[in-house]
Amino acid sequence: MAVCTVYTIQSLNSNCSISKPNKTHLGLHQKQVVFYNKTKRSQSTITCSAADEKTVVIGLAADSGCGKSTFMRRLTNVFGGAAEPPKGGNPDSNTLISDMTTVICLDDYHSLDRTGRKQKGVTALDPRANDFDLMYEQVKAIKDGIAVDKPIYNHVSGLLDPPELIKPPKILVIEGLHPMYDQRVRDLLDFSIYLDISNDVKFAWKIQRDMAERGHSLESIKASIEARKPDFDAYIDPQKQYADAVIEVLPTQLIPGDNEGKVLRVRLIMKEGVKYFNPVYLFDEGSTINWIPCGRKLTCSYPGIKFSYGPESYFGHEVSVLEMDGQFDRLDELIYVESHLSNISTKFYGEVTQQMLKLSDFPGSNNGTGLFQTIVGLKIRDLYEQIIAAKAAAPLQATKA
Ligand SMILES: Nc1ncnc2c1ncn2[C@@H]1O[C@H](COP(=O)(O)OP(=O)(O)OP(=O)(O)O)[C@@H](O)[C@H]1O
Ligand SMILES: O=C(CO)[C@H](O)[C@H](O)COP(=O)(O)O
Repeated sequence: MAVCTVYTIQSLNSNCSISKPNKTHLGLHQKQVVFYNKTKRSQSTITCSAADEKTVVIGLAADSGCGKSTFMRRLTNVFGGAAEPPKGGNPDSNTLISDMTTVICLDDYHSLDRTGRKQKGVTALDPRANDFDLMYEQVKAIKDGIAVDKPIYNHVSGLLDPPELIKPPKILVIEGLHPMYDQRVRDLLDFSIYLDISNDVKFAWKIQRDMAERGHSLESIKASIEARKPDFDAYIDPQKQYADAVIEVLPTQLIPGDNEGKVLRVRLIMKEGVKYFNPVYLFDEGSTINWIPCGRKLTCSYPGIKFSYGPESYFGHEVSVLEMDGQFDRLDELIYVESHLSNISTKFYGEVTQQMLKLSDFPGSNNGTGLFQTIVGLKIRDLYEQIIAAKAAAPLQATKA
């Protein structure tokens, strides 16, 4: 029986009902959750049918400007249907809803607005500027099939806006600075990803976006990165040790001394032993492989492409690492690489290549960032389908027993 504080559990979806605690009337398909309301000092019980309990929760952590939105767009695309902000809601909402997924941005759990942070002298990365109790309770409620009124942090005004209603989706993605910081929230995640962008590359991307698209000066971009660095090192970066998959983005090793951030070396670090997740491999599972695919079947201009694969240790965990250094000249030829990868959770031959071609205008489509984000998207679809299948089978097993 789960006991928690309810802040703003506003409405229940259609298959839920509030009743007095009564364990004896629970059917096989039902679960009873008791909520203890701190302010009203009252207790109520919410009974939900099994159909409401299937929200799978995915965590995506990264610093600002490190490609979370791009990754989210690739992920939601794997499931099909457009992802849009809640209809008729706050135009500055950070939430994206599609048929299968709801993506919420954890910036919405900032407890201090822009002025508040300035007054207290803390950055948004500092845990003191964020409400982890509320984050935990609301993510838990959604996972339990209960809609919540989630606050909105308005990036345009820098203020906390009135909340928006979030109904339990099939897949909830919580993306932002701290999805794995608080152990209670971390424990709710069915799968977690960390985008680990090295400083040189982060700088190059920031310049591209904030200088070219937002008119910021080089000095101000440098100053903003430097100002965030101590808190980034203290609170954001350590989360990668908890991630089930890390996409690490580094300058290429194919051009000596390069730190332009145009050609990238990208590593997909996959934890072994994660339920419903079988790491991808190249040629032969568990072996150490170096592969230069350039030649008759893959066109490569300077500096070429190099793949590697093998077992490693990461923060004391056994992991498999797939690496790609370089970039594709012709995306249609990616099928050649795809055909040498296994455990990629495709539903048909060439699905990775098809996805990459479909989203070829997204940043990173010609390199390992796009390729590995697409593969992780397919792995999440597979994980979701396995979890649903296991849950559907569970009552049957119980009946047989
Ligand atoms: N794989 C990539 N290759 C090259 N550039 C990229 C890649 N991913 C992101 N970028 C660059 O970084 C910028 C930020 O990407 P994106 O908006 O996806 O990040 P974000 O983490 O959601 O940012 P924020 O938290 O600030 O909203 C993009 O505009 C693009 O310039
Ligand atoms: O690190 C961030 C996550 O996106 C932002 O800087 C943080 O949310 C504060 O936002 P703003 O700069 O718009 O006040």
